[in-house]
Amino acid sequence: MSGLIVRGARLLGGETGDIRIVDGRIDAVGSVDPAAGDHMIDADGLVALPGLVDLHTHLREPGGEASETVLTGTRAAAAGGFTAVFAMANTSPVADTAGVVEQVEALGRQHGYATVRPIGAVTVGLEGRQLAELGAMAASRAQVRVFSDDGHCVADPLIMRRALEYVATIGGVIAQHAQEPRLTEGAQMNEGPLSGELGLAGWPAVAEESIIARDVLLAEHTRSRLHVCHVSTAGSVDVVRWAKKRGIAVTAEVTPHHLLLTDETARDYDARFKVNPPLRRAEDVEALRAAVADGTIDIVATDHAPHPDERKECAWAEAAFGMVGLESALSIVQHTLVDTGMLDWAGVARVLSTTPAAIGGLAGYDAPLAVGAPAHLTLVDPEASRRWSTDELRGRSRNTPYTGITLPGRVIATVHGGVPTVLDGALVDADTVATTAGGR
Ligand SMILES: NC(=O)N[C@@H](CC(=O)O)C(=O)O
Repeated sequence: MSGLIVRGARLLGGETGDIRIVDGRIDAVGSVDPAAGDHMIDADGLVALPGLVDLHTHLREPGGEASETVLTGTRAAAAGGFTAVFAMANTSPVADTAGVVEQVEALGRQHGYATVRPIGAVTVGLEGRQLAELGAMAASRAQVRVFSDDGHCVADPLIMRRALEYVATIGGVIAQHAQEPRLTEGAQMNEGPLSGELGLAGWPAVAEESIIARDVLLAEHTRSRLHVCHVSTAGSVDVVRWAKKRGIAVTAEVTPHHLLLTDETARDYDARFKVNPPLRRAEDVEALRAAVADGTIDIVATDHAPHPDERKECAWAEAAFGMVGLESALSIVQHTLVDTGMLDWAGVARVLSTTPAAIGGLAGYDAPLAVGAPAHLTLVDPEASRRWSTDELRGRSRNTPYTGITLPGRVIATVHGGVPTVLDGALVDADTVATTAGGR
């Protein structure tokens, strides 16, 4: 069986070595003698990471195909170095039944660019009133373990309690979109001096922090697992830190955009910077970066939220919330955390691969780049840099906030279960990927 040899990569321990992949698994690491028929990837100067895993992706299919499909979204994921994504439930129909989550999982398997693990809705229709069929979704072929009403908060404390109690019985986790609905009615941007100046309704930090404070206590009370989506404020970091010290089973994520951008970007009313939760103050950005570095925040998750041009090229108050993030996530993490000395590449593997996989219950990522492990691999050139533009985006939508910014790093190769999805910095064509992956 011919293999694929990655030659001379920088491995997670800092040493340089080869990686040989045979039949979808890592066969050897270190100094490898090529066998007849082996394909070679010259990885000189490249960092080898385990395939990235995104715990918070909006693929939009079914129902939102004008923004993204499973195919276009997983192509964007592969381009960004991802080999697995967790697809949020705010589709149409909502992913609140076994049928819908199995449909989404099957599409991911059919296309082969990345493993698609659907996230199940917590409540029917994301309406926050009645628990969805959590057990049926967990027992389905989609093996759902993460449940979220993302885009909406599970605001009713009794519903949240019941959801936490239920997922504790199936080894699952509730991923909360922490947004107190009454405190954020009509909210458009971070509440502060600037929202007053711009005349845009504010989204106060306390609307996030008060929900997180309630939910960590509910998680303790029910002895269940809580994951906090897109933490955006210094106060939320303090609450999560307190809960972890108390031994509560809580994990938390931050998005790349909240590690870089502030509410100052709203000054020109450019709706590319409109996102939920909103971009906050410089002090919040600083607290979030420090929280990733000290482990209070466990992972980076993209909250990839594609929207067609017409939903963004309009007045701020009419525009949709959200920005794409799969293709730029690794560069933003390098720019804000690695190049600032706050995180090394082993830390990048932790926050963008092994830990999101562990939180989501996704097997195959707990022994990164080890012999015998499934061959999910990403090769990145940390020395490359590029002026970010929509021209290079492979997803269906172009609502990136980074146009014109020079970002470091470039994904040179992505390998999903031994199947190259990116080679020489370019996506491998869809037919080749689907055929090679064979609907595994
Ligand atoms: N994060 C966003 O700004 N948008 C998300 C949902 C949401 O959280 O509002 C989307 O699905 O578009």
